[in-house]
This record gives sequence, structure tokens and C-alpha cells, in this order.
Amino acid sequence: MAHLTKWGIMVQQLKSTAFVRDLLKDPKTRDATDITHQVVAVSSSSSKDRADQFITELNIPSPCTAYGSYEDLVADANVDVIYIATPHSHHYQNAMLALEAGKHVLCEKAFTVNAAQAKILVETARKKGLFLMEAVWTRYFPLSIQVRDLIKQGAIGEVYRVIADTSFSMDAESAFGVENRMVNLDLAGGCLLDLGIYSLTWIFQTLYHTLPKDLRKPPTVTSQITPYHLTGADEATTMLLSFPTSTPSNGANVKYSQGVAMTSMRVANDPDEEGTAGPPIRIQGDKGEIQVFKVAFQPTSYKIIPKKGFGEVKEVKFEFPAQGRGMYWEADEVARCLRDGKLESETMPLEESIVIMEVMDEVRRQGGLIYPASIESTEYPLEL
Ligand SMILES: NC(=O)C1=CN([C@@H]2O[C@H](COP(=O)(O)OP(=O)(O)OC[C@H]3O[C@@H](n4cnc5c(N)ncnc54)[C@H](OP(=O)(O)O)[C@@H]3O)[C@@H](O)[C@H]2O)C=CC1
Ligand SMILES: O=C1OC[C@@H](O)[C@H](O)[C@H]1O
Repeated sequence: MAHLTKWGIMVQQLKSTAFVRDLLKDPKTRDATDITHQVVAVSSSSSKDRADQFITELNIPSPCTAYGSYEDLVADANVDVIYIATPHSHHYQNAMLALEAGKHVLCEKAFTVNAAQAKILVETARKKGLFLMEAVWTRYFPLSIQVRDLIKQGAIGEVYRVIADTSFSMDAESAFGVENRMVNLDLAGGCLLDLGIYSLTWIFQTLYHTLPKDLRKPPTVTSQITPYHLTGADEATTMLLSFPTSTPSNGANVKYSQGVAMTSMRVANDPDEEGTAGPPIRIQGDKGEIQVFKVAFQPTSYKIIPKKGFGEVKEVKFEFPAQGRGMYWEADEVARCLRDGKLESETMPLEESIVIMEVMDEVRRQGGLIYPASIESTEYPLEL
């Protein structure tokens, strides 16, 4: 009998729409027969009508309750897990609200505004025996799993460098102005937290996550930020990360791998959207390279290019079953963790989410990017 997970959706915009559409796809279309999902409640902070409208528009099967407040949603005894898709600025307060109400949580990326907030969420979830996960959906793609396995199997030898770019050329002034969450400091705007997180995802899932747990060490970071002239949020950020990959007890021969993580709202990693400019991700080892294509958050294929004389180039392409976006794979992971009584996902460990938040804290420190005190605060509850 497939295990049923009952979801409550906190907020109902662009992102939650895509996630809910994926939740509603029959898991059998992706060969998942051990779990099923049901959307049992939806809440909008602005009005119950909006939540009702969302349920109708997405054709969510009954029974699904509409709420006009997040407090009502987290109090619903029928809900197992809350999916949070509010702006980054609000993740900490919203996740605390859900955890304090005794709900498991899947919270959109970037997990929080800073590492201090992430640590408190983790402590709270652990103290209450609740599941918590940052919704880094890309990690659960079959493509990502295969790439990590190839690295662990030594398919490209020792990995020494990874380059990852998540950049879109946008007319920020007309597209975002000053209010849009992409540039609004009050909503923790900027490309680092919104898009740079995907470049960091590729760096971390290849250079950090593929190591045995006891060898995973936080990287050192050097970075540059270009502020958006209208608000001061970052419109371009480049990070150089150095990961110690082996730390012998005598301190000798420590090896390092380098990560180059880029993000921009001014230039594109794929300007013609045809891939002409090359892969957004290059994972470089001493025996070859893996290139990942399309876009960092939703890649569609990879190529493995062995060093000359060591084999043929191989390309592997991936489909999105039932015309989904690919968010169902992370939802399936949540369902399996809940079924098995796990409080975190092995694929996106809470410790790794915190280390990534610490990297982003350091990048913001170096670039002088400070958000308003209220959204950097760890005080809970706090009206934002
Ligand atoms: N994984 C993915 O592919 C994607 C992930 N995301 C992530 O999802 C999250 C939300 O992004 P997105 O949907 O684009 O954000 P939007 O700004 O479009 O929507 C945010 C929603 O949050 C609610 N909200 C609550 N408080 C506020 C506030 N003070 N200001 C504005 N909105 C507020 C509103 O819903 P209401 O009033 O109904 O409660 C609003 O509609 C972010 O963490 C983002 O990184 C976004 C896009 C894609
Ligand atoms: O997570 C995301 O992925 C898709 C992007 O368009 C969006 O800005 C971002 O939040």
C-alpha cells in the first residue's frame, strides 16, 4: 500500500503553483508506487478567497480546505507537512510558525536570510522531532543523482574544479523596478539568494556532498558583489570557493578543489537559450569532465567527456514524466522520509544547508550587502 502524505501549501504564487501541479501528477508516471500525495489545505496570507481561487484554478481534488491565514493552515490537524513558498525574507518566521505548531516543513530556497536563522530552525525541528528540509529540488533530479554517482565512482578521476553559472540577462529596471522580490531588500532580494543558490548547489553537490561525511569541510570564500543601483540588492555575484578535500592528521598534503559560482541579472549563461554559449555547469576532473546542460536549476542532459585517449564522449538526456517541472522528485523524497520516520533528507542534509547559508553570509559580508534588521533577526515571532 502506497504511503500517503497530506500537504498544506503556505502561499500560492508562481512557485507554489508549479510545485502543486507536480504534486498532483500521478506518481506512477515516474515509477513511484510506494508513495502518494494529497493537497489537503492551501492558505493565502491575504485572503481565503485567493486560496479558494487557487484550489479551483489548479483543479485540486476535494477535500482541500482554503485558509485566509497561515496560522489557520498550521493548525489544521489533517495536514502532515507544510510547503513554504513565501519570499526569502519570510521563510524563518513562516517555518517557525509551522514547526511551533508541530508540522513537518519543506521550505523553499534560499532556506533563510542568514545562517543564524537556519540554525534555529534546525534546532527547533530537532527538539520537536519534526522533519525539515530546504526545497533544493534540483538535487533530487535523476540527472543530479547520476552525476553525483559518476563522481563517486571516479568516472572523471579526482574532481579539482567546478564552474557553475545561473545568470539571466534581464532589464531589471523595467522588469523589477524597486518593489519586486528579486530586487527588494525588504524581501531579501538579489540574485545571490534567488539564483546564486543554484550555482552553489552544483558546487556543493559535486565537491562537498560526494565526500564521505567526515571529510566534508566548509570552503573558504572570496567574492565580489555588484549592487543594483536602485535598491542595493546584488545584481551580480561571483564566488570563488576552495574546499579542502583531504585533511591528513599531520596536516601535510592537504588537497583543495575549487568552485567558481556565478550569478547575474545582467548577462546570461545561455543568451540565445539554445545552448550555443556552452554548458552552465562544468565539473572538471583529472580524467575528464562532466558538462551539465540547459539551466542550473532544471538541467536536461549531461555529457561525460573523457580525457583524450580514455574513451568516447557520452551524452545522457532526461525527460520530465507527465510534463512536470521536476519538483515531484523532492516531494517524493519528503514523503519517503516521513514514511520512514526520518527527520531530514540525506540528499539535502540540514548541516549542508547551514554551511551554504554561512557561505552566503560571508559573501554578503565581503560585499557589504546587509538586509533590514527585521528580516536578519532571529527573534520569533516578529511582525514583518
Ligand atoms: N524552485 C523553484 O523553481 C522556484 C522557487 N521559488 C522560491 O519560492 C519562493 C517564493 O517565490 P515567488 O513565488 O516567486 O514569490 P512571489 O513574490 O511571487 O510570491 C510570494 C507570495 O508570498 C506571499 N507573501 C507573504 N508575505 C509577503 C510579503 N511581505 N511580500 C510579498 N509576498 C508575500 C504572497 O502570497 P499570499 O498573499 O497569497 O500569502 C505572495 O504572493 C522564494 O523562496 C523563491 O526563491 C520561486 C520561483 C521558482
Ligand atoms: O528558484 C527559482 O528558479 C526559477 C527562477 O526563475 C526563479 O527566479 C527562482 O526563484
